[in-house]
Amino acid sequence: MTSADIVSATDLVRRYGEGEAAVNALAGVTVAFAAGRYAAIMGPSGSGKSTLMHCLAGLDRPTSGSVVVDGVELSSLDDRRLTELRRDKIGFIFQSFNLLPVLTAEENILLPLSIAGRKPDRAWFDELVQTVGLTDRLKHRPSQLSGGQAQRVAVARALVSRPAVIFADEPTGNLDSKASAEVLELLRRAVDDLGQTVIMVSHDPEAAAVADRLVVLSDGLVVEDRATQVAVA
Ligand SMILES: Nc1ncnc2c1ncn2[C@@H]1O[C@H](COP(=O)(O)OP(=O)(O)OP(=O)(O)O)[C@@H](O)[C@H]1O
Repeated sequence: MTSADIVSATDLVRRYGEGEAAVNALAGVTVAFAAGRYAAIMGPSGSGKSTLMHCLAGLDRPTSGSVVVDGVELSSLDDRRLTELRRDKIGFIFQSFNLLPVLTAEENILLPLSIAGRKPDRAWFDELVQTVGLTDRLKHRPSQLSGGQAQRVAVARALVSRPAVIFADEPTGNLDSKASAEVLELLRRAVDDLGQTVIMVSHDPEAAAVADRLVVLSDGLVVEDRATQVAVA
């Protein structure tokens, strides 16, 4: 790990089950992610991608090994502090959008701040809404939005608190190719223009192609880790 790394894992093991039936979803993963970069994690089904992301994001605790997020060792935190760390330092984007149906797009975007009792920075909110192209959809509820629009709300929600890192779990998994391209472009801009760090799990080679780096898992181990060729627009 170098000082520019925002997330790192060392010798990460996550075992499920006991005895003969035990599965090492992660079998000893050491990997670090630089701030201000876009990394994609790929690999076959069952290779440990979701488990790795959940351990890195403090949603799951590893059996052994350590995770450091923005200088904080996660195993040193009790559940309450871990929740606070997720709230303060991490943005999440899920395949299924995870918007609250009773809230408008604007309320969904501002929810992480409301929960943290923080006031929105209005200029930043306006810039985000413009960046994600939702200016005329702010009063709509999720059921009134297309999948692509809903995921753009989720991207804005992940960015609104300017987290140290954004984890995206199959963010294009429920989108058609046009909406997928828009969401990937937004994540790319979040890194290039807004200085964010994105770590994304994806099955989609086109999604991985927009990242700076590709980490490939197989059987709970990193089997490939390389810079990707980012197309120059
Ligand atoms: N809660 C659990 N209990 C038991 N085994 C689990 C559990 N969660 C995951 N596993 C096992 O751990 C391994 C890794 O699962 P994981 O979901 O991390 O893979 P993945 O690469 O994200 O797969 P996919 O691409 O299908 O989502 C698999 O063998 C899976 O069956």
